[in-house]
Amino acid sequence: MSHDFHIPKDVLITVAGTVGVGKSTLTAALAARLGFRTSMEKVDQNPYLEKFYHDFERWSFHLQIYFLAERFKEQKAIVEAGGGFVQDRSIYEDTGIFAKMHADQGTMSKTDYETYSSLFEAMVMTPYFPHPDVLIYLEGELSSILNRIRLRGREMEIQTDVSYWEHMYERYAKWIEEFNACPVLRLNIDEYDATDEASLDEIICQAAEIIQASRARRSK
Ligand SMILES: Nc1ncnc2c1ncn2[C@@H]1O[C@H](COP(=O)(O)OP(=O)(O)O)[C@@H](O)[C@H]1O
Ligand SMILES: Nc1ncnc2c1ncn2[C@H]1C[C@H](O)[C@@H](COP(=O)(O)O)O1
Repeated sequence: MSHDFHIPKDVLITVAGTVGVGKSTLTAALAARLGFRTSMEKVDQNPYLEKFYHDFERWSFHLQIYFLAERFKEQKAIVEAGGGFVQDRSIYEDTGIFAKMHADQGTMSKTDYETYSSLFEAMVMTPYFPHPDVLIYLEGELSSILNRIRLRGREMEIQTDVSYWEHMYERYAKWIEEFNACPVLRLNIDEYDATDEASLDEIICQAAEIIQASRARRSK
């Protein structure tokens, strides 16, 4: 057990939510508090992301394949290490939010989407791919999230039309209602402070309860 928190040392906690909501910040804070490792989304080294924001149609497929490969490698490393990780964004969001959104709005072709989806199914939707023990879903007011995107200052995101973020925000709200691949803890971004230990401990206690209940169910 990780001391004090009753969280087994082998768990995988994944932090999910729309762009700018606070995933990376909470991932780092929770991992530090738990003594876990992080699996972070690496934006600066991504060779397609900036190109993608300038031309969705041209780069959607390349970007999705890149993200799929990166997340799969991370997932493999987590399994090989025996867990004990907090992960910044789930692989389910790549397909359930991003790829689907671009396919639906016509910025990823039907054929590319089918190719991507069949690769995703073959890689991810198998018994060999462990689901997270808990997915912490971050949600909040769109205006606060847009503000955070602006404050963070990634030019490619700031230059992107606000309608893109509005659309993504709506998709996330529907997606989480139907999500059932693993247990979920929903957190409102106005109701915690990632810089405050007591606030983090409260989140960890809630996650611990969910993990214990789901492991107890599985062991029956
Ligand atoms: N709890 C918080 N309160 C205030 N600002 C925050 C909080 N969490 C994150 N931020 C800020 O919001 C921006 C986006 O956060 P980030 O963690 O990078 O989001 P994501 O990983 O979901 O895209 C960053 O500038 C970050 O410093
Ligand atoms: N699967 C994805 N498709 C398109 N864009 C994606 C995908 N995953 C992440 N992104 C983008 C969104 C942001 O610009 C950066 C990082 O995401 P963040 O939510 O800020 O961690 O990558």
